[in-house]
Order: sequence, then structure tokens, then C-alpha cells
Amino acid sequence: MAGGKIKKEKPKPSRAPSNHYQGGISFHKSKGQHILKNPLLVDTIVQKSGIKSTDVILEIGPGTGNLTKKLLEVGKMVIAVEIDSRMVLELQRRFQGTPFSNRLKVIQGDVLKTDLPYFDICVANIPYQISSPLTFKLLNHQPSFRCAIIMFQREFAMRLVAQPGDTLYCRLSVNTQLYARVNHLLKVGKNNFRPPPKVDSSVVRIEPRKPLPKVNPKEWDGFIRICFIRKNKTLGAIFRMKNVLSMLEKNYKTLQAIQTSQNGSLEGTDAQMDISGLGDHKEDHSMDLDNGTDDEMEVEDGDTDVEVSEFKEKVLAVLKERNFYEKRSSKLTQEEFLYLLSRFNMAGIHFS
Ligand SMILES: C[S@@+](CC[C@H](N)C(=O)[O-])C[C@H]1O[C@@H](n2cnc3c(N)ncnc32)[C@H](O)[C@@H]1O
Repeated sequence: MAGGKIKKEKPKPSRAPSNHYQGGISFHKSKGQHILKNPLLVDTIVQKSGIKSTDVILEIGPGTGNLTKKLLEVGKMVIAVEIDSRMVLELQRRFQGTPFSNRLKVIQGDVLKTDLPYFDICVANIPYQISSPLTFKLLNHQPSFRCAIIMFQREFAMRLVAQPGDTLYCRLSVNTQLYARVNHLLKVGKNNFRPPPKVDSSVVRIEPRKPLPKVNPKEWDGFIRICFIRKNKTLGAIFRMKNVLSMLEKNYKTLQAIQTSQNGSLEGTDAQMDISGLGDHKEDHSMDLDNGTDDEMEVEDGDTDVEVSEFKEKVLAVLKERNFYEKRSSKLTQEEFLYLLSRFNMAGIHFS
């Protein structure tokens, strides 16, 4: 071999231990099947969850059971909802005959269509495509649970926790934070999963507010949708838009007609109502974040001004209080949104 190059063997990249059970199953991307393969990460998630030995834990999408096993070690009981019958079989095989088997209940089905039982805490590495409806299904769950520790796509997680003024502050942030305190717990890289997803992930803690705010979810949703039509425009500009004003005027007249005929009122619309509809944030999955306009709805806004009408004056009078007219949704706090909605409602202006 004189003169020949000696080929040095490249050191193999150090990997996180991956001795977790994979069950020899092929994973379906369409079901968001990215299995946690790093046991150290699973331990960290469980430790950060603050599970008590008396807790009934809800796990969504247990897969082959890598997280499930750790949850069974610390909690009283695990209720796991899994859509894929192959995974359900794998779980049964894995825990059969172990001391865990009578503390694990597996429900086969789509979590979005399943009536969830009582639980104290939810810990889950979920399929990312159901992030938004699942979050609002959980927040709508009664009796309320202590907290949920959930792995989300990083960008979705950052939207959940975004504060007024942050680029990612959007309808999803405002809606979630109305019903829960949300904290970012942990950044998780792609290589902790098998197969690795295309995007990075984050673990978030969601703690439902107790009591829930007294707000009509439909009114709130209608109002917030309008405020975020163009989140960087002033509220004055948004509420002068022809489509917005004519929609509000239609609501106003309908409600006036109902009240006159029934001598009724709009009471009885508190937080007991279903909030799961707030999970419609399709636009929030977008990875296309050009200059903060990602959260905007499709509306015509060329023809902004309608002729000065009594109704328009009514709307603008509310906005001129505390100078909301000049403010933008991208910087408005939860309290300001709640205040403004209550002022609109008091003026007879409704959003649903
Ligand atoms: C990201 S994997 C997590 C697997 C496992 N928890 C882990 O961390 O290794 C998501 C799991 O959710 C399941 N899943 C997908 N859609 C679901 C749905 N709508 N309802 C319940 N489970 C679902 C998948 O089959 C898969 O097992």
C-alpha cells in the first residue's frame, strides 16, 4: 500500500440512546406517526409534567408506548386514545402480563371524535395536523383538568405563547390565552423522532383558567376574527371596511327585530357554551411567515369607506373610546380585547 492514502474511518456521530421499543411497525406520516426515540427526552417531558402518583393521565396517540411506559411508572392510571389499530395491538402486546396492564386503558379511535373521560392531566406527543382542534377540544372539556403538556410543531407552539407585539401573535394566541395560561417548556429537535419530521417541535404547558372567563364564545370568535382580518391595520381602518360594517349592521338590525318582537334579551350566553369551534385556525399551520400577514382573512378591502351612516357613527364612537381607533390587534392585550367587546355589546353591536 506504499504511497496509497490511508482511509481514516470517520467517527460515527454520537446519537441519543435509541433502545426504545419500536415494535417493527412501519410508521404512517398521514397519521403523524413520529415516534419518540430518545428516552432521555421522554424522561424530561415526564419530569416537567409534574405528575402526581394519584393522577389519571390522558395520553393522545400513544403509538408504540414509549411515553406511555414512563407515564405508567409515575401516575395512577393512563387512558390512551389511539387511532391506529396496529398501535393498539402493539400496546396491548407490550404491556400484557406486566404490572402496568391493569392501570392502562386504551381507547381505539379518533381523539377528535371521542368523548373524553375524566382525567387530571394530559401528556401527549400528538400528530401535528390535529393541533388546533385538539387544543380547543381539551379546553372545552368538563370537568376541567389541571394541565396539559403537549408536543407541538415549534411554530404552532410559538403562536400559542405569543404576546402582544410578537410577530407570531395571532388569533390562535388570543383565543388560547383567553381560556388558558400557556408556557413554553422545551425545544425539541427533529432527530429525537423516528422518522424525523420536517419541522422542529416544542413542548408546551397549557393550564385552563379557573374560573373560565364569562364571555360568549361565539361573540368572542366573531369579534376576534374581525380584529385579525388585518392584524397590522388600525382597528379604525378595519371597522370602516364596507364588508365589516354591513355584516355588523345586519346583526344589529336582526337582534333589534328579535328583541322588539320577543322583548327578549341576549343574556344566558356565558362561558358554559361550546368553545371547541375556536379550534378553526387553519391559517395558523402556515409556515409562510412573510411580514406578519400570515393570520389574515381573505376580504376585499379596496372599498373601505361607506357613506356616513348612523350605524357607522355608533361603531366608530365605541372605537374612539380609549383611542382604540388608532390601535392595532397585533399589539392589543387580552384585557383590551375583552373591554372593547363588552363596549361594543353594550352599544348593541354584536358579532354572532
Ligand atoms: C407523534 S406520534 C406519537 C407516538 C408516541 N406517543 C411517541 O411519542 O412515541 C402520534 C400518534 O398519534 C396517533 N394518532 C394520529 N391521529 C390520531 C387521532 N386523530 N386520534 C388519536 N390518535 C391519533 C398516531 O397513530 C400515532 O401513534
